[in-house]
Amino acid sequence: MTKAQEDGLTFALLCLARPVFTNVFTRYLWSSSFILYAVNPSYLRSVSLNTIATTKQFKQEVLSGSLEQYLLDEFQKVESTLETTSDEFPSELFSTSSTPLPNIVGDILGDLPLVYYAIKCLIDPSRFSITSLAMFQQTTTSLRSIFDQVIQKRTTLHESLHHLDILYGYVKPKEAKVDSLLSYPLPKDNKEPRKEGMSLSVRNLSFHYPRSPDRRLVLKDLSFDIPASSLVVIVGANGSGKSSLVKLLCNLYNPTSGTILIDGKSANEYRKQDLRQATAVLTQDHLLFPLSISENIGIGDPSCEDSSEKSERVRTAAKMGGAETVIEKLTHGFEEMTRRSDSLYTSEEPPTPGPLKDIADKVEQYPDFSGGEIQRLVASRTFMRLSSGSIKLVVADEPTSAMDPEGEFELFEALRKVKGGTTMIFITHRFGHLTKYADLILCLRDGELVESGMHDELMDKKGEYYRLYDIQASAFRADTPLPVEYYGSESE
Ligand SMILES: Nc1ncnc2c1ncn2[C@@H]1O[C@H](COP(=O)(O)OP(=O)(O)OP(=O)(O)O)[C@@H](O)[C@H]1O
Repeated sequence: MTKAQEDGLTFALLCLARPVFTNVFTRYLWSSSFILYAVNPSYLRSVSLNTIATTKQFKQEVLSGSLEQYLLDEFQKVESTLETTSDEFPSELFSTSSTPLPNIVGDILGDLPLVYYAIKCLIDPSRFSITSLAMFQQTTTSLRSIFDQVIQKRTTLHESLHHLDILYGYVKPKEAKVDSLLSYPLPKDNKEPRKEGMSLSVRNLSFHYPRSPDRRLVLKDLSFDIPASSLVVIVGANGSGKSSLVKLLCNLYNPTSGTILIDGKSANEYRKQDLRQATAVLTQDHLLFPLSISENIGIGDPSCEDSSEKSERVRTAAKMGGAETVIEKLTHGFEEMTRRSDSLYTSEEPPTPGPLKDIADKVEQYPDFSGGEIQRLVASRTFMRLSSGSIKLVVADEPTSAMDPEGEFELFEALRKVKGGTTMIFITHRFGHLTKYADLILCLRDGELVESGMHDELMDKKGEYYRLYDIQASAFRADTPLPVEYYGSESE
């Protein structure tokens, strides 16, 4: 074997030393049956907060609840408690050795070819040119690896910045002229905070959804006044435009034409954030957050920091929302998690029946709520929000759609009880027990306001409202024949 061939073999072996060593001393999960899950409460909380802040399905909830700052503060708090705890992907954590020794040895082995040729160069300087070539190649590889690391870190940084952008996007003021906008509520002349609710005046309001391909107007030339502190019920058949109208009143969309005046000034003149903070929105679509029941309700008033005051208010809010019995059934009561964040990984997806599945089921154990139960818990969050004292407008868009009639009746009664000076707007198809108390009923048909007034006036008119009311009332009248299936067939 020539000298050059010997050198080549040694070089190849030295280059192999590091990958072989690393491979032997690194633990991989390939072909193992495994289940990985996080138990650290701070880590689980940080994942939950991150999910709420960055997932589209929670966006409306976060915005309408003005939760941006709360989420950021809580995230920072929990991150500081995590300190040095790694939040790496579990399989990477597993492959990381508990001692730094393999890493150190690996690094030394990686430099072996360099050391070898440096020594050879010293012993036999006449072969300097070949060795220097090898050294050069080695140095190039090292340099390349350094560049790779820099680029990889840059990509990770970009990714992190992107996530931060989503997170902070909630708080970025969209309007550059934010300073010139009015704060809401406006102070009264005598500088005392206003006690009454929001007043709304709608003038020639028309609207089509921004992405509607045919620009079909779903609201057509509506004009009406909602005096401060009044109770308003919007009625109408499916698709008549009720939800679209309240979305505009809550500033979730801008009108296509016409204006909305809030306390006498155009809605555009106020800071959107202030208007949102003064409004409590309750819809059938509102969701539970992946947090404890207590926090799901308490988040209704993120400004409440005193823990004993908060827990008292959360209990009262749960009672008012009709969620007490739902919570009593839970093993951990108010501290029960509504669901775990996505922090469970198994080697089989989904795990087949056996020990793996048994553990997964145990870890993933969280309560199954019915639609009506979720609505009661979400309603409790609104009562918490109402108890903050800063709410001027409550909008309830069919928040009881999944509730039984008793639950619905109790919820509306509770809302009326705490109403005080707040302006309240309700949408419900089962409006019978509510419209009798309404100061104003707005009756929509195909996007047009066909009638408005109080219950007795509209009943006397015998128009659209009367028709809708009568359909519901007739179901309970003794003279209305019950459907055949109720009696059974005559031959029976
Ligand atoms: N995001 C949207 N984009 C485009 N069109 C929409 C959107 N949301 C609703 N619409 C349309 O606007 C019209 C009015 O819908 P809206 O939900 O306001 O009626 P509604 O009276 O609240 O109905 P329901 O009683 O069924 O809840 C409907 O024709 C509906 O198809």
